[in-house]
Amino acid sequence: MGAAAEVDPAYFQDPEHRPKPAIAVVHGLPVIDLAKALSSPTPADLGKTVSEIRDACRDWGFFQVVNHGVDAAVRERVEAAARRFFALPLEEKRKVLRDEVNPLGYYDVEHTKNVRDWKELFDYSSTGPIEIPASGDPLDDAVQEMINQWPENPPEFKEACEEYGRQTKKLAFILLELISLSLGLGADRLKGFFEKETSFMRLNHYPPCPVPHLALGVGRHKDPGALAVLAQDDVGGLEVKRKADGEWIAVQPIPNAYVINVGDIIQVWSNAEYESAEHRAIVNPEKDRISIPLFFNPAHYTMVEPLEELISDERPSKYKAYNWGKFFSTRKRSNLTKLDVENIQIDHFKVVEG
Ligand SMILES: O=C(O)CCC(=O)C(=O)O
Ligand SMILES: [Fe+2]
Repeated sequence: MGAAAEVDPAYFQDPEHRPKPAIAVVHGLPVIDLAKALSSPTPADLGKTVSEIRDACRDWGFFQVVNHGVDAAVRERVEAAARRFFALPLEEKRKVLRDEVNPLGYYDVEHTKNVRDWKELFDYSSTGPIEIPASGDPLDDAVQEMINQWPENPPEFKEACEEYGRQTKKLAFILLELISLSLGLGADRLKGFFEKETSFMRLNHYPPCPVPHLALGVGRHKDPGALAVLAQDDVGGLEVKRKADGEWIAVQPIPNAYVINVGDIIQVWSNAEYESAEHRAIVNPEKDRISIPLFFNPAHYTMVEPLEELISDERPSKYKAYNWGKFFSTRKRSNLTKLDVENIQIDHFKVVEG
């Protein structure tokens, strides 16, 4: 009997979305060195980094950064703490289970596009409670707080997670400045949207999978927020859909690098100058894999729409304004239940031309 017979078919992707057995590894995804930009750069040096960011955002929506200022020891510490946490018995982890009331904590039945992901995760905020709308209903003004649920074990877990979150957040703000500059805007143009951010951190654990040809760690998706800043371990598995030809390209693990991707919000702010790329994570038959994204998101009351500086007669606005918090709350809720329909996407706010 094959391995597939023992696995819940809820994990099986439709045939067209299953990973191919051999995926060409292509060195093409840009790797950007931030060393100069981070140390009082000359205008020429800054200009060079900004133009690398512009090309990467335009051509891929995805890139890696090195010499980014995040302490390697802090990253090692959170990875080790994550491994220890995920190694606990399920009933221990379920003590901090995320649910509709408390959307932060442990979760092991996430679905992406209605197919179950081969993973478990832990979501947290590194900056205290996160305010979001209580419902996706546009007429409901009530707000709700997402509150951390910390496990008792391992004892160093909370501290390690918080410190790591603080450092990656700093990097996210630097990237936001560079992206603003790359769009021809002032460095601080986007900062104001993040005064009461809804950013959160996720520890992803992908256990070894007996059916890596049928299941995915995370199904194909685009990140709905502004930016993602992701650490992946040396196993690899993250794939990005190349814009040029729609091929899935492996994102090569580089020790201590971060994978950065533009989310839907930057796509809309930039009036589609930049596009958020579809990505997914494949799983490994033998190895565990850990990845740790920071989802960098603006305040819940942000009305997301193309920036006026980027709208012109030649390039009219491509999106209608939408409320980020309502979008986020609707998505969060639909992730907790298997729906018969695809969840909400920014395409719903696209201006229909002609
Ligand atoms: O694990 C990865 O490499 C990707 C994770 C991801 O895309 C996500 O959690 O949104
Ligand atoms: Fe993602």
